Amino acid sequence: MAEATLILPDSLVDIVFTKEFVLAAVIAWILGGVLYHEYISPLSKIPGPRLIVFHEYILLSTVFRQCFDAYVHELHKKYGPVVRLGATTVSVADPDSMHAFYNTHRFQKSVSYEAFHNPTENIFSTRNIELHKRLRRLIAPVFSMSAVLAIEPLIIDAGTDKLSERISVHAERGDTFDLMAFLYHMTFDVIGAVSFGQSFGLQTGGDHTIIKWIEDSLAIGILKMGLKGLFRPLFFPQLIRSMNKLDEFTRKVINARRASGVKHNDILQRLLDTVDEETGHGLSDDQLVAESITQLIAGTDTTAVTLTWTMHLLLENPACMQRLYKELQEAIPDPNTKIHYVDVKSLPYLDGVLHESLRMRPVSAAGSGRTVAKGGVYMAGYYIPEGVELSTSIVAVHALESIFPDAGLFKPERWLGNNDQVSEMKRSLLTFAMGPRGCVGRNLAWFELRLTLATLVRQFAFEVPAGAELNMSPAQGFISKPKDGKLLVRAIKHTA
Ligand code: HEM
Repeated sequence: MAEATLILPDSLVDIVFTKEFVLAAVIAWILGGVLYHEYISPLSKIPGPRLIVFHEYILLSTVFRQCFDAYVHELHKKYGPVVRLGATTVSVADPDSMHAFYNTHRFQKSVSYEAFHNPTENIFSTRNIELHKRLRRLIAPVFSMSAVLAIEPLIIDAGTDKLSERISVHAERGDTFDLMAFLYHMTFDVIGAVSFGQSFGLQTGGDHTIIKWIEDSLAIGILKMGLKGLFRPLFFPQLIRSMNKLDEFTRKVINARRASGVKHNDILQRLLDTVDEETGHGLSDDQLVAESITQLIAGTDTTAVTLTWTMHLLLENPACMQRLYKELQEAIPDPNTKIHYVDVKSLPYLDGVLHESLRMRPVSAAGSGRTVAKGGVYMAGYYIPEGVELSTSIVAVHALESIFPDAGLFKPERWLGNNDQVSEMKRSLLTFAMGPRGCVGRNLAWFELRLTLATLVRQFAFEVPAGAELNMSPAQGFISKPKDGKLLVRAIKHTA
């Protein structure tokens, strides 16, 4: 008996530490996982690629190949409106279902948003529902249409005026320039003027370091998302330096404004002065820094790239460009007039062009991830349990023939008129997301989009010079941009 008890543990240890046993255990563990996720998990009934646990690596590779959104769109074409993307991730491309989970505060943003705390939680990155409600109460009024109208002189002076002057110089010389870069500089200068107290002067030859700081800060966010807990600042000293510089710069701007005692009419001032009626508190210094940086990140390349896509779509569709030009010519007879928002706020074709561009080239194509709340949710007839990560394929929704007939064609006229079809299309346009976490800056964005597009098309004729054609297919990074990152054009000033 005593002999047996001595031998048994020794034998077990011998068995457990054999290569064969370890290998068998690993295989059993992998097989168990595979079988569970294929046949037992509550998500196993949702259509999608087989061997779903391995599919996550294919998805990751599409992120690196910058074609995540196009790939997910293909999956929706194959499997329908609800597709399983991974062991616990699901993509939805059904407008009714999406309204159900976006138009509520119940579903938290996904954990990956925490990568964008800069430096602290902000309206964009926070997953804390109560904090978000408070921040939204404080920040939404700053972007109301009347508030945006009140800062129109800053937007025109720092933005469209300088853009127009800059393009005029190139039009006179007849040389080729990168319109996308010009639009980037304009949107940075506008956020500089309205949220940082003064234009960054990028359109007039100023220091472009701010763009680098933003790119590096975004890169940190993306690395944190990819590497999760493995991210170590130590390994990315240059990126961290940029983030610290941006923080330091923003803090200086805020302190200088406070110290000056002078009240300005801009977004920064409104953020400094805002007080929450429910709590009696405003924004702390750290929150002010984080919100100002968030505006730079959320409000510059989104707007610049949307304008770039719009111009590219118009250049590819000259009849649409001509029709827009005619509408603008009638509304603004003198091409040298400084264009104001009131001149362009209700031009149907201008709006049609912008809606169509936002539909065909949504910069925010990857879709806003949310975590399913307690109790789960039904999406297009499928039950999705608590804890699952849901995202939306904006590209797939915007290509639904049932809502957007001839979806592959650029047809601004589809948005004209006030009928049920147009209302349904507007309800399904997701480029600014929707609900309590939808874009808080959309009024400012629409303001810039209308004013800038009208200025460009009323004042100049554009062409892509022979030999300057670029790869303009969408490449998905933080946002969806043209692959070559440029739009090379020549401009001629309109005289009538
Ligand atoms: C064409 C231009 C723009 C597009 C397409 C756009 C799109 C979006 C989208 C899709 C979201 C939701 C993101 C998510 O759930 O992951 C969002 C949120 C946000 N956007 Fe925009 N945006 C634009 C311009 C702006 C501008 C000009 C600003 C401000 C200066 C801004 C500030 C924000 C902020 C602060 C949020 C977070 C809102 C919240 O969670 O409450 N955006 N935007």
